[in-house]
Amino acid sequence: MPSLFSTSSASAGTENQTRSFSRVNSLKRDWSEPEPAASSLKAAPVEFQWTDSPQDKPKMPSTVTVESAADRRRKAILAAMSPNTSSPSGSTSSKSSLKEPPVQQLPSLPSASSAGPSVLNGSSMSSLGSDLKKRAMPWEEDQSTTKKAMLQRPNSRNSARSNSNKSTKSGGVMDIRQKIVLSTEQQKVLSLVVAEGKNIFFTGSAGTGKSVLLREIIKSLRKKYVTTPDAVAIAASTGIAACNIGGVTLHSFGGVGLAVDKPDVLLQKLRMNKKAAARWQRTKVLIVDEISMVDGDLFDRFCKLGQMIRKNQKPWGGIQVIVTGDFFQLPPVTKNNQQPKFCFEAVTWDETISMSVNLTKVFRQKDQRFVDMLNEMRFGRLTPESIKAFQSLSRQVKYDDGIEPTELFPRREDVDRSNAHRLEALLTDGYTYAASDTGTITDPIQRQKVLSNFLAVEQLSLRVDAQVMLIKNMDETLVNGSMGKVIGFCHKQLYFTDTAGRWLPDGPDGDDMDETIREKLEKTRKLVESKIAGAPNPVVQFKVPGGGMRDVLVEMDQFKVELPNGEVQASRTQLPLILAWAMSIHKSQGQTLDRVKVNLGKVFEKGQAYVALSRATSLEGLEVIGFNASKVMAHQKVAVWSRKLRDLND
Ligand SMILES: Nc1ncnc2c1ncn2[C@@H]1O[C@H](COP(=O)(O)OP(=O)(O)OP(=O)(O)O)[C@@H](O)[C@H]1O
Repeated sequence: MPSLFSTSSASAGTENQTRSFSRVNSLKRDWSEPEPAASSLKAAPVEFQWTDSPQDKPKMPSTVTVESAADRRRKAILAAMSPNTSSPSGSTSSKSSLKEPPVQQLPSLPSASSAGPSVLNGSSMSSLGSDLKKRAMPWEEDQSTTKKAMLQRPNSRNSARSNSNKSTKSGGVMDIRQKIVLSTEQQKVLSLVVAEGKNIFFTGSAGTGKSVLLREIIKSLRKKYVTTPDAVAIAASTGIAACNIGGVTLHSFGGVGLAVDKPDVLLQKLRMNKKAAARWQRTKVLIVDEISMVDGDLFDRFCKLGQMIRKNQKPWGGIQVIVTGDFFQLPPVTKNNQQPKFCFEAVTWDETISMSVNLTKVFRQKDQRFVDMLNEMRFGRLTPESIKAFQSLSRQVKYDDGIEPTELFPRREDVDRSNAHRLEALLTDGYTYAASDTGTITDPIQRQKVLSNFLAVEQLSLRVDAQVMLIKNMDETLVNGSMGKVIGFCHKQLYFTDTAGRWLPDGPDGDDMDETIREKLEKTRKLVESKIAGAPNPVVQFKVPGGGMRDVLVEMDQFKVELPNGEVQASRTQLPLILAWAMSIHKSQGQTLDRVKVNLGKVFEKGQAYVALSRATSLEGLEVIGFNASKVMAHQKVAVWSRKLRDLND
């Protein structure tokens, strides 16, 4: 399901917040320019280090409401160069390590809400935000936000640069409203869960909006239990899935380690773990995502454990249980090739789940033929026509906007190798951004394990032209899964855009700008560049729905694993980007991708081929190498069991 991460104003950090960036070089490059000669760009890596406070959190580059054209821009530029601008406390030099964050109060706009000309207020990444604001959890985000862009500037020199944003209106105001309205069946499930308090399992093939619905459910339950927030526990089968919904793994929720013992032994363990025992007592609703990967025996053990610790004979001790996932996707991990035991095979499944709902409307793919082919594949029964159709997808698809299909691999090593290889081949300028990690888990091995589940990586190397994917929802058009290319690096204070939201790498310098402003602007630029040269942010040109592109200055964000009581077990502050020439099938579960390439020759697990191919939104955007019907495997017992499922129209 789509990855969704939580963001908060402060982390329960226990660790030093040192962040380092190694700078390879810094330049911007227009996509249309020829690649710079390698020789001119090979600077020795330079290390920059500074500390920042844990509550630091930059706002994502916000687009703003337009005030008026020239006046507005003039006002903002002047504000950007206002005397309250102070220079950094110390310059970041090569290999320097700063004890205090370099205070950088460069250009600020008239007000935060009118951050228009993108000479944005406050600190750079070097002082990552005393202005750290609590950003809404994914399910708290307003689904109908309208973003309006930017500084009015009709004669932008960059206006010719791939200015294809179809959502830009003539007045220079970009209305990118895109509303998701729950379908009738999604609404019914929401009501059954929230209003009627039913224990529900909702499923559906890939792309039927299970994640979208889950987000709404979480949002509504949080409202319902607003006075007791820890009444709603959010968990998932795997660390990656848990990170995707801002929850914890089911094991972590349980608080009894691997939970392989009998329930009475687990009860003793739980009583020793006071925090976990209290959690079980306080939980009123438990959400479990990606249920297909939860082992059936674990489901039974936790059901009994709930009864015992809560002294209540109802399943799970009376906790309302909501589970979702698709059993045709990835199964529970087993040892020595043993047959997995699915949750629907658990003894307590039927008594726990009062209603199973099968969502039927597929949103991800519009083409019914493709939907049918995927459904055949889901059940592992392809018709000769579908086999032919899949085989015909072995052609190479060319795109003219420079964004290539993401190649999905079953193994992580292949992903890392492929991305590293592509990055090295670029020979353009770039930076490496190191994450800063905190959290309450002190055991380094355990902690590393949890952190490795974040999509956000420990070290992110980017170069101009690198293909990246956004791994957080920012707004309606910039969502987890949005693909883009790095088009340059820029300090937040020097980030200017035109009316259409296009980045102006050289700043606003239209014909109507007077000399004094131009000179002041140049001075500001030099000051910023000389003082905080180590920390420019990447500027990414993202592809947005409808075929347009959107430039965004990407800033650090926080990813965390949080227990229902708000305890942050692990958190990572990193740019919400990953290299996206390649991705693992495991991590792709939940993603919606317009351009996908899959080599099925390497697929080894039942459900893997289905997960991989069903990420694609269309047959046109799907490239399949080595298609072999025998690779399209489904667990027979899932197929048999699923026949019992009813949709809400039955
Ligand atoms: N009610 C809706 N209206 C419009 N679009 C929707 C709706 N529900 C889901 N979508 C869109 O459909 C796509 C797939 O949704 P989602 O990821 O929630 O499906 P899923 O069932 O969780 O898929 P998977 O099982 O493959 O992870 C997303 O792009 C999502 O925005």
